[in-house]
This record gives sequence, structure tokens and C-alpha cells, in this order.
Amino acid sequence: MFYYRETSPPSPLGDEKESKMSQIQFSSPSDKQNTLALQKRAEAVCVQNAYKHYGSNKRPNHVLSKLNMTVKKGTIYGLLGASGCGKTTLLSCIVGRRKLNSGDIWVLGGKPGTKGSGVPGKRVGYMPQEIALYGEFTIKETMMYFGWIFGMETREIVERLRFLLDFLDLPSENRMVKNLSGGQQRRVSFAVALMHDPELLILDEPTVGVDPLLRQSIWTHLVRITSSGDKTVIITTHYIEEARQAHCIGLMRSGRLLAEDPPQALLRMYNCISLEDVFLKLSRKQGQGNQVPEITVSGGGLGLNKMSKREEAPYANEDAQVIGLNFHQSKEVLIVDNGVGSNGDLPGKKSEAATDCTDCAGRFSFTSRGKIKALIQKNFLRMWRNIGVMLFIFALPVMQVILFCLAIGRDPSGLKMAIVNHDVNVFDGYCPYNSSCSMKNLSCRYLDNLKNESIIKNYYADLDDAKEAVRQGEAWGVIYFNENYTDSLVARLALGDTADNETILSSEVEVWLDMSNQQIGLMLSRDIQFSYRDFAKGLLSSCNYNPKVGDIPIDFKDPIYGDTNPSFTDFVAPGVILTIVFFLAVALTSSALIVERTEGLLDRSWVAGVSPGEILFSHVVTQFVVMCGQTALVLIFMILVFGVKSNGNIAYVVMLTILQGLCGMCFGFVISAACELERNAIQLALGSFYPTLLLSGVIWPIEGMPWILRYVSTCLPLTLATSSLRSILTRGWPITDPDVYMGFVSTILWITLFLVLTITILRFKRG
Ligand SMILES: Nc1ncnc2c1ncn2[C@@H]1O[C@H](COP(=O)(O)OP(=O)(O)OP(=O)(O)O)[C@@H](O)[C@H]1O
Repeated sequence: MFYYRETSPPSPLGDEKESKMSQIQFSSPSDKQNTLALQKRAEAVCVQNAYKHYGSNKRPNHVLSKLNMTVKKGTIYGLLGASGCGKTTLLSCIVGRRKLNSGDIWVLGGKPGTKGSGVPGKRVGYMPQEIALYGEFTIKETMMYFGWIFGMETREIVERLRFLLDFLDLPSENRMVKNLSGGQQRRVSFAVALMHDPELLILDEPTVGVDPLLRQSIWTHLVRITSSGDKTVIITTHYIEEARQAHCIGLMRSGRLLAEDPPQALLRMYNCISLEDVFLKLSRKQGQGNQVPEITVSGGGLGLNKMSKREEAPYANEDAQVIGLNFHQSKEVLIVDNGVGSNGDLPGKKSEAATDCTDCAGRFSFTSRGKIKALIQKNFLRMWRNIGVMLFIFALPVMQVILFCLAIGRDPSGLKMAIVNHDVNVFDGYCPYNSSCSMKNLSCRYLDNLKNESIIKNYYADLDDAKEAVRQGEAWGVIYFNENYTDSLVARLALGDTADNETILSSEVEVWLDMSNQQIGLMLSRDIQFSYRDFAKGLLSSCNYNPKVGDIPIDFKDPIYGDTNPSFTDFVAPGVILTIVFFLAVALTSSALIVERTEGLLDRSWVAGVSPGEILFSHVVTQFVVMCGQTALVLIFMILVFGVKSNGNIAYVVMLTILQGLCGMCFGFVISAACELERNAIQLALGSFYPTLLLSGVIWPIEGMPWILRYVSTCLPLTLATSSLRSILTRGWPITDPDVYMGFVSTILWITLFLVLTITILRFKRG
């Protein structure tokens, strides 16, 4: 059993001696423990035995070490310390942005990050060190964005905005944040933290770059809002002396609190005239080997062991009763013993968690309309206000399609061939022949069949000169007719299988090609052979023979799918459509999130209560709209303007393209979650582009790869989708065909995998 006796009203000034909890008398040690647990929950913030390090467990960079801190409700707590001592880290743990490696934090009676605690969320107002504002927003839009996230009504936001504009001497609400001065931007940032009149205001260096008059008015405001006793402020500042106006000061060094007391008490205790001197004195003592008094947690509250207790008190040795106190356990004990509420509150007092849980709706619903509205509007507004992004989103895909269709897949033209015709002795290009059944100048008749639009015939008198021209890169090949060509060919046709070898050899057209360029080499070789076939057929039919006799005895009928003369463009186009949409989405998403993070915007939204899931959801919605626009443009240009084959159901083409865009967006999420810097994200996005392009069967069939690589290729997000789209477009296959639906299935699986990965990485990073 325990009982308490309230002998004096609680002091907002945080003086332990005046605290009502210090008046509690205990009948047993376990009662004392339970009461201390309640006491911690009653504070605005209570940090116990906190450890935090960055980096891996093997090579940790310890930032917080055995840190204890208590912030009483209704007070201003000034957290002071040298740069890099861990203030921001501590604050980010308090607001639930990061997790401790060990130790406990209670904020407004709950543990940050737990459901229903309201932290992160609207119970806290957080002003980070960075400006953390959207530069392309006006002041009013900034306030609307955060107001909606905090669940405020538009009318409320407008009213509050008027007050804040006036109070913080801000310029017109329609001014763009990026056009404000540094000091004005800081004030807008401060206004955002004050926007929803939170119970706990956490300000990380709010007075940097603010003129002395405004600085004083900020402090006056902080004193005023805390005077009612229900608002608490934690503030860090490098202007140590301004912290005299705080009710309690925590002096921090190397991840520990050296002292935690009201400013006057510190000055008195250390016999100093300025807080700076106190800090220096304490720092010196710490440097001399742990001779600084420890901040202890005891039944009477948290405080500095007075110097009179000998200054050699070792570092933070917590009261044994408090270390390792298990809140859940104490809760159960209280229920049994005292009929105290299951939340651990004292009898007769309404449950703090119940009364203060202003964010309770969040326990049951995934999100709120206000948050989603704010996030989606923010995404669109940022895109709309940024001309470069707009061009990137809509002009780039169109440009890529146009360039692809113009530059890829067409037959090369204007290819120079060196012709040496000793059969007719042509030097100036004039090569006469008779198109009737004439057996004269057959070399000229053949040459006339060579495609004039793709091949330019340059005549040479000497074979060696012609070959030298190829060696010099002046021609792609040599076509040579010997002096007996026509006669030999006629003899060969007449003699049939009795023709001698010499006749057969001299009836051949001799060709030397530059095969260094496979596409050109293959095309020339194809054209040279096809034109011979046409020449032979023409000659035979003019002499009333069956032209089929001149063809090879294989008859290629109309293809089942595709054209007799297939276009490379039709083969590559499906992969190109998907690659364009996929990688544009990667680029757009990965950089968008990283920019928000490096500018502190993501942190601010998280602390305001936006979850990673909500951020992802808002981006999915925004990207979906963008993707629909991009898909429409890409398909219109590919199919309608450039006539890429589309034999299947266009609805499936659209669906698959949009899904691939979403897949690219999710890959972008993974990159942005994994990379700290935009530079790394760009490297990763670019680095993944070529392997994906090369291995996905976009430009070359995967059947041409070694076996192992084929398996790797099949596992990539673009491979099965490309094959599926190709089957829809060129073969017109339906969704029921395995080759088609596997493209959809693999894309959906990849989207799921990327989303899970992103959320896992974000959660891990928050820790
Ligand atoms: N994300 C991070 N990853 C690794 N180390 C970090 C990270 N954030 C901070 N640190 C390191 O942790 C230490 C404490 O940083 P923190 O920002 O908390 O200090 P601070 O007291 O707020 O400094 P300042 O007053 O200059 O803002 C520094 O050494 C810093 O380099």
C-alpha cells in the first residue's frame, strides 16, 4: 500500500522541493518503485539511463551515454552543450524520430513511437535545426500543409496563421518561403512548431539568426505559454546566457548531462556569475576524471547531488531502486494492491493516457484525410512549381520515344559500295542493259537491282583500288564482276550440271565486305543476295521461264506473327516503353524523397505524426497520376505517331506499362530509403540502369545469353514484363497466356518486394 499527501500546489518551475511527488511517503520499497514509475509518467519528459550510438555495433560512435533527464510539465528546459555533444540526437529520440540503443524515454506519459502516445504526432511541436520548409510553398501553404497534418480544420489554421504572422512579424502570407530571408525562414519554421499549440514544444536552436528583439519576444512567448502549467518547452541554444530565462537547465557534454537544475541554483551552487562559467567549470571537472556530480534519480525527484556531498561523486550512478524499473510490471502491481487504474494513475485521477491521448484516433485508423490531403497536395504542388520537374515528367518520355523511333531500327542508307565491273568496263556509272530477254551486260542488269536508296555505287577501274577504299573506310565493301561474267553466267544457265568449274567460278559475283559493323554488314549481305534473286527471277520471267527456278527451293509463307521483313523497332519498342516509364519513375521518386530528407522535411513530417506508410502512400497516389500521363504520351507517340505494331488488347498494354511505372517508383523508394545522399541515389539509379537494360532482353533476346545469366535475367523486374508486352503488341496474345500474365505477376511481386524493403529500411533507420 502507498498513499500520498499533497501539501502544496505543483510548481511549474520544476523545483523538486516543491514537487508534490516529493511529498509522497512510502510504506515499502516496492511501493516506492511503483510510485517512481508514476512520477516518471507524470513528467513531461523523463529519460533514463539512455545509450545511443551511430554506426555498427562493432564500431559504434557513442553519442548518448547513461544519460538521465527530467523535464517537468509547465516548464522551459534549456538544453545546453557544445556542438556535437548529442543534443539533437537526444531530442530526436524524445520526439520518436530515433530509438535509443538502451534506456527508457517517457514523453507526456507514454513512450514515443507507441500507438496512442501522440508522440510523434500532434502532441509535440518540433522545430529542427535545419529550416526544413518547402521552398516552393508560400507561408500560407506551408501552414496549411502542417495544419492539415496536425488534423486542424482549415478555418482554425487560418485563424492561427493570422496570430502567428502578427506575433512573429512575418511578411505577407503569399510570399514564397524560398524568397524569404534566412531569419524570416527561421521564424516561419518556428511558426510551424507553434501552429497546433502543442503540449510539448521542442525547439532545436530556434534563435539562431534571429535579431535580439525578436529573440527576446520568442522567449517571452515561451514563458507565457508555459505559465499556465500545461505546456512544456525544451529548447537548445548556443546563446547560453539567454537560457537564464529557462526554468531548468541541462548542461550536456559528451553525451551526458553534467547538471540539471534551475539556472539560479546552478550559479549559486558553483559560485559563478554566468552559466558559461558553470559549464566551463563542470566541463573541466569532467575532463579531470569523472569528478562531476552525478544526476541521480531518487524518490525526491531528479537533481544534482549537491557539491557539499563532496565534489568527487562519480558519474551517473542511478539509484538502485530506479535502474531497470519495469513499467509494465509496476502497472500490474498497482492494479492488485491499490485499485489504481491500469495505466498506473493515482486513484480519483482520470487516466492521463486516456485524457491526454489526443491522437487516439490514430490507434485504429491507418491515416487521416487531412494528412493524406496535405501530403498529396504537397507532392503535386512541388512538381507543379518546378518547371524542370514538369519537363522531366512529361517532355522527357516523349522526347525519348521520338528519338528512339527516329534513331533505332531503320535500315541504314547511303552506304557506299565500291563496284569494279570488268564485264562491261563501267567507270563513270553508266551501265546499260536491256530489260527484255537479252543476255548482254548481265552485270549491269544485276547492279540495277541493288537498292539505290540504301546503297551508293562508286565505280572503280581497279580491284586493288576498290579494296583500298574499303580499308580506308571510304566504302563498306567491294562488288567485283570479272571480264567473262555475262558469258560465263549464260553458259552456266545453259549447261546446267555439265558446266565446268572455271565457268561456274567466273559466273560468280565476288564480294568483299567490311563486317566490322554487324548491322550494316548483315544488311548489305542480305541486300546483295536478295537483289540477285530478284535479278534472276526478272531475267527468267522476261525469257518466259518460270521465275521460281531462280529462287532457292524454300518457300517462306506469310509469317504467323510479325512481318516477312521484321522491324527491329517492333522488337525493341516494348522494352523501351517499359524502360522509359520504369526509370523515369526511379529518378523522380528517389531524388524527391532524398531531397526531403536532407533538408530535414521528412523528419519534420514524421515528428508531426506522418508515418512512413503515409508518405509512401501519398507518393504512390501522386506517381500513379503522373504515370497515367506518361503512359498515355509514350503509347500515343509509339503506336499512333510512329506506327509501332500493336496487335493486342491496348487495355493490357496500358495496365502493364502503369504497373511497371509503379514498380520503378517502388525501386526509387528503396534507393531513397537506402541512400543518405542524393549523389549516392543517382549513382545507384544510374548504376542499375545499364545492367537492367542489358539483361532484360530489351535489346537482345535472352535466348542468346549463357544459361546462368538467363536465370538472373528472368529474375529482373523488366524481363518478364518486356516479354509479356512484346507478346501482346506483336503477337496479340491475351492475358490468359502464361507468357503474358507472368509479366503482370512478376511486376506485382516486385512492387510488393520493393515496398516491403522500403518500409523495413525506413524502420531500421529510425532505430
Ligand atoms: N545520422 C548520423 N549518423 C552518424 N553520426 C551522427 C548522425 N547524427 C549525428 N551524428 C554524430 O553524433 C554526434 C552528436 O550529434 P548531434 O547532432 O546530436 O550534436 P548536437 O549537440 O546537436 O550538435 P550541434 O549543437 O552542433 O547541433 C556528432 O558527433 C555527430 O557527428
